[in-house]
Amino acid sequence: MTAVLRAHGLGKRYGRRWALSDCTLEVPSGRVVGLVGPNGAGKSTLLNLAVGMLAPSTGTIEVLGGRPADGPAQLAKVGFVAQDTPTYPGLSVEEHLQLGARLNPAWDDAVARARIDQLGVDPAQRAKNLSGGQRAQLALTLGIAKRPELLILDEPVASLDPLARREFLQDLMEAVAEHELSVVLSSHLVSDLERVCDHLIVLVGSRVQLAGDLDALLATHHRLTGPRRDETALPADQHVVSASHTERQSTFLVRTDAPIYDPAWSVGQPDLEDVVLAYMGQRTTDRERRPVLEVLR
Ligand SMILES: Nc1ncnc2c1ncn2[C@@H]1O[C@H](COP(=O)(O)OP(=O)(O)OP(=O)(O)O)[C@@H](O)[C@H]1O
Repeated sequence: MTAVLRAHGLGKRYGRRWALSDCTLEVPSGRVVGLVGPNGAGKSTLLNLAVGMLAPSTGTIEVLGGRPADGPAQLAKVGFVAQDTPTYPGLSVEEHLQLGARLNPAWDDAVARARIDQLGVDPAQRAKNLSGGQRAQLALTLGIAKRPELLILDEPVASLDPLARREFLQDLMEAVAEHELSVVLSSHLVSDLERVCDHLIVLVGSRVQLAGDLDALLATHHRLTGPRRDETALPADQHVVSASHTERQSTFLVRTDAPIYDPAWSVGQPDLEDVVLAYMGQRTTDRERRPVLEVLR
């Protein structure tokens, strides 16, 4: 797999507290990759390490074959829209574009101006007077017009209403199609990720619990419902992700590449949110013992 991002044993510590520890993962190139996980999983820390805003305390991270923020060429290859979609409050939209042109060697002014025009934002307006959605769109515009090879977005739609979110993601998809970008996008909104991503990474407590292409993830996870039984009675090739029982009935979410023939089961197709929540809900004390699941087809 060609990777745009490779981390090995990566950790970031603040005093005695680890924000990210022993994180090992690969993010495939040419994809829109969704990064999802519970609060405090280390997603923002990982993304900030990837763009060189933070330096690792332990381990290594490689982005597009280089060290994050290691010189102008590396900086030019990676675009970043941080969690709070940062803009300069006192600067106008026009001044943001001029700054973008000055700071980025591959700046595409035509793309930037066309986007601002299309959004109907007045270039003379100061960023502090834009709505949250407009500010997010301005930050995305700066990220796209930089013409990076990899665009990293940390929860860019968190503060947007559903319509603004949809427009933002639509615009992102258009940029991906036009500019052959690789994208890493973190979000808590699995339905949004499902709409725009083709690969998903579930990070829980710094560990990759699940990684794979969306269609493969969906094709290999099944919900089994039937008479109560213990999970040890399931075939070895059925990895139990979650289990719940009533007095008479058991429900399992399992991952398997093999067909399920047992006539006692009623087999259902979980949606992506069910799958993600099941992995996020796994007890962290189990973490060390479970294998990382990599689903690639
Ligand atoms: N500057 C900091 N100083 C101390 N601890 C920090 C700092 N930044 C993050 N942390 C801690 O590191 C852990 C991971 O934080 P991080 O922001 O990376 O998680 P996240 O997965 O992005 O969470 P969320 O989904 O809530 O945004 C958290 O426990 C957080 O409290």
